[in-house]
Amino acid sequence: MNEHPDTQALAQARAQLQREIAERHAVEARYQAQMAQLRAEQVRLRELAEMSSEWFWEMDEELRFSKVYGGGLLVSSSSTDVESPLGKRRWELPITNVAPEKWTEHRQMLETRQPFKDFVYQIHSPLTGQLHWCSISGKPIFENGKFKGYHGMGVDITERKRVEMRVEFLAYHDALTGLPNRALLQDRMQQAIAQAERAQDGLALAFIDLDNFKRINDSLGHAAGDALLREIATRLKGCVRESDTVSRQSGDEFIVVLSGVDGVQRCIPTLDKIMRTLQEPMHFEGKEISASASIGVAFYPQDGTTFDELRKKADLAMYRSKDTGRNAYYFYDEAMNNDAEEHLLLRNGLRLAIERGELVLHYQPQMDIRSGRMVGVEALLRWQSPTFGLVEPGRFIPVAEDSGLIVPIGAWVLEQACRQARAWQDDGLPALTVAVNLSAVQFRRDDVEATVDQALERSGLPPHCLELELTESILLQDVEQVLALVQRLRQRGMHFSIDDFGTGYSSLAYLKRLDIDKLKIDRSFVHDLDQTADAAAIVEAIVEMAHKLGLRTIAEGVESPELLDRLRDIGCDEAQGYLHARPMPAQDFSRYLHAHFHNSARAAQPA
Ligand SMILES: Nc1nc2c(ncn2[C@@H]2O[C@@H]3COP(=O)(O)O[C@H]4[C@@H](O)[C@H](n5cnc6c(=O)[nH]c(N)nc65)O[C@@H]4COP(=O)(O)O[C@H]3[C@H]2O)c(=O)[nH]1
Repeated sequence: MNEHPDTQALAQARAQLQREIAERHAVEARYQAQMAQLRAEQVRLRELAEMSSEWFWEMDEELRFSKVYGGGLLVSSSSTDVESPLGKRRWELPITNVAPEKWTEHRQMLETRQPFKDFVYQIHSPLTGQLHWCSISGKPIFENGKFKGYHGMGVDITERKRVEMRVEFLAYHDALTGLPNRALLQDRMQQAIAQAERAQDGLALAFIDLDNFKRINDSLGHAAGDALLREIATRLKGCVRESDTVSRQSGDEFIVVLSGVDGVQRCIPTLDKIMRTLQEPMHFEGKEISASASIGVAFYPQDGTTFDELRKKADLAMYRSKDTGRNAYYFYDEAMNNDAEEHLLLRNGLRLAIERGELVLHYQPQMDIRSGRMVGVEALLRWQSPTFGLVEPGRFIPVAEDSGLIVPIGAWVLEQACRQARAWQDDGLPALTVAVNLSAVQFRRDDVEATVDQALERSGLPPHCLELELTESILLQDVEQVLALVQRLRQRGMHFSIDDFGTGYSSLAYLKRLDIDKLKIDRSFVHDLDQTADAAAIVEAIVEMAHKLGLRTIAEGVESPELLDRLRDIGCDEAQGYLHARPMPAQDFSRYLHAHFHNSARAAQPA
């Protein structure tokens, strides 16, 4: 039986409908699966973002935050949190440290729908309770050409900023004390000078150099040295006003700039306070350390109008303080500049003096007071300069010491004196002790022992014919090292004396341990011997003390028979001075020697 054609069409239509429904179901299922996959990916991304220190954000058309996720501890993305950014515009957040012009520029970019990069600000995080540095970048969203808002990311750059700020700080500050360094001081000084110029006011620049820093560092170690420098920095800051600058230049040098100071009188109270404060003892690991400083001061505008000029002049004044016994402040004056220029000329001339044969030794006899016989001779250096004429050692030895030239010069003196003494012996004259001055700087910088050995070896002079004259300042350096060296040379037969005794750093304790033979009484005491009771008392005391320690004494600068008589009465052993002879060149001294020993021999012969 054939079906009615309508029934057939109906069945076909149903089958078609069922296929379409099945297809729709399949599409729907695929769509659902894709959606589920997308949602899972979104969750995974969000979870990853949550762990990162970066965060992602979105803003709507009105520039209000619509989504924020990620950012670790920095941003709250909960819409219930009052401090959450959601619903707010960026400028409604607790943001700081953005210059007004930067804000204006940023808002203009947003309003003109432009992308932006690295907008940096500081924000208070409700989650950490701290201020964080952030950097954000963003892009506008357009759908079918219609603006839909912004999206972008942010990153916490607090650590990077901290490092950057530290690097910047160190570029302008001294790491040890935290004080402004030379670069920042220069900058501040320029500002201070400009301000002083506008206000028709003055400035003082004080150059401060610690007197005994090296000694403290060497004896107590670097940790003590560092602690001392930090303490000095704190004390200096405590002595000046907020508006003044305290800076550390290098090592143990500090510069203080005092503003509103128009001359000497106005800065004396501050300088006095600095000196007092620095001298107060400080403690380090149970040990007491005391410091003192030499200070030089120069004024703007009287002494200079630039930082370099003022610094140079304050430095010169500081050196004057060092030269005159330290622990004092000096104000710059023009004479110091002339001295400095002379210093430079002398130094340049001295460099060539040895090789050009311009150095000469003069000799002066040393007499035994009781017998009247010559017992020694002192070698005294002179510089026959083509520019300056005959230069006295008092003028050029300090320059040679400062520049280190004293090392080769001192070695030359030693060898020359030893050779000359040996030549006199070879000439048949009685063996005399030749006394040679040794500078403290030679002890510090040179291998004195090798230099002395070499001079004796090359000249063939027996060691017991050489006397080395040390000054008391030699005891200002590493005392133990000096004591040991003196002892070693003594064991080889050399003699030692202390020059200018009574004028320097006398420590009886060290003197007892220092293996010497003789004290040379400074000529200032000898000169005043018959004029002031004080000088007489000093000379008597020195002679008495020396004899108790088993040392001989020699008086310098004996110019008259009366002085010689006084010295004989006091018990002084030897004399040196114009009374017997002035220092003279080797040739003249040879004649003098021959005459002296000839006369002595004749006097000793029976009549
Ligand atoms: N008013 C007066 N002065 C007298 C008299 N008798 C001697 N003099 C001077 O007194 C100084 C004695 O030398 P000094 O105390 O070692 O003092 C020396 C010594 O410290 C230093 N000096 C000299 N030569 C050398 C050297 O080769 N090396 C080192 N490092 N220093 C030296 O220079 C200082 C000065 O030496 P000079 O100018 O030669 O001065 C010498 C001498 O000329 C006198 O009766 N009256």
